[in-house]
Amino acid sequence: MTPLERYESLVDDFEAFRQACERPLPSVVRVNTIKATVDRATDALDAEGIAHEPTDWHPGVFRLPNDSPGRNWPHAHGWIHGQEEVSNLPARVLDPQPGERVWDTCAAPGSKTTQLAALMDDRGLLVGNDNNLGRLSALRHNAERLGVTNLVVTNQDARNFSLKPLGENAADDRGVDAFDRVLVDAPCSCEGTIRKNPDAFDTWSLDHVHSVAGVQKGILRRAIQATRPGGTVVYSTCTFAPEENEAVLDHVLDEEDCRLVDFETPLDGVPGVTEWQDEAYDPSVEKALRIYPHHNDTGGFFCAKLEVGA
Ligand SMILES: C[S@@+](CC[C@H](N)C(=O)[O-])C[C@H]1O[C@@H](n2cnc3c(N)ncnc32)[C@H](O)[C@@H]1O
Repeated sequence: MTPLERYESLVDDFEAFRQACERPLPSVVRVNTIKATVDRATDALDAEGIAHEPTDWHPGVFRLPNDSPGRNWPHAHGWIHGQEEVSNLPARVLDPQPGERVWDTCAAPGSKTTQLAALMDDRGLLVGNDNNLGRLSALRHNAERLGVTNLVVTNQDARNFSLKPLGENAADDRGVDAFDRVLVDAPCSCEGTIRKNPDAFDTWSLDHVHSVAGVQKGILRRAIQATRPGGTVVYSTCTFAPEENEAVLDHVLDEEDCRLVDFETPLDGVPGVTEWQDEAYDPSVEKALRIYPHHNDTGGFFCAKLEVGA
């Protein structure tokens, strides 16, 4: 059985799903509103002769049918950034506001961090953390090109995240003065990236799924602990495995003071699954969103929104 066949009983239209997984992924960019307007970015693409098609859900996110996102002047200027369509979703669901304190737990190479900065109008405090120092250099490079100035970069294991030096008035004993909003775009088995990386399943194993699920639980628990009462945490992965999605949510609902909440989405998808193999999950995991590649001609994705207890 291939990893995809594991999901035959989960997916709404398995044949459409399988065929979509075999097609290459469309090339997509988002306009960086810190440096450009949609009109300025599209004028610049026109001037370069780069065809672009708006997505039907957001004027600042469009497809480049004939080009890759990275090799053109609008990109070099930081007016656009290559970012998969579904990858635009979690920052929008988190909905950070200018002036807030926001933590991106797993930030590198920074597509969502820089999108969070743009949604915050480059104001407030944005902490972009990743445990991989090498990947953080890509984050810094992207932040610089895109003109982000409200970003502090940290290099920690998010499961034990601490801001001790700032912690005199800290809300918890590890020095974190609570964040308003936290994004957990978690490390995962990346099954949903199969259209971009046809080799994505070469290293797939159930052991890896289970071990990365342990890391995801630890990161999401720390994210919830570091968020102020009433604050928001968004959990996302680019994988289909319920062990890394609904099972992680089920675990934190048991262990931490939080609840899943509904959210609006401009992209089609289906609710989270409440049962998988011999496991039954908290019924509220239905509030999460599963996006399969055939739903919107994108990669696969999972997204959930949590409110931290008051
Ligand atoms: C899905 S990628 C993040 C992509 C990023 N959010 C973006 O949009 O560009 C997951 C990231 O988690 C990082 N990571 C893995 N384990 C971690 C941990 N324990 N603490 C913090 N970051 C971790 C990896 O280095 C990787 O960069």
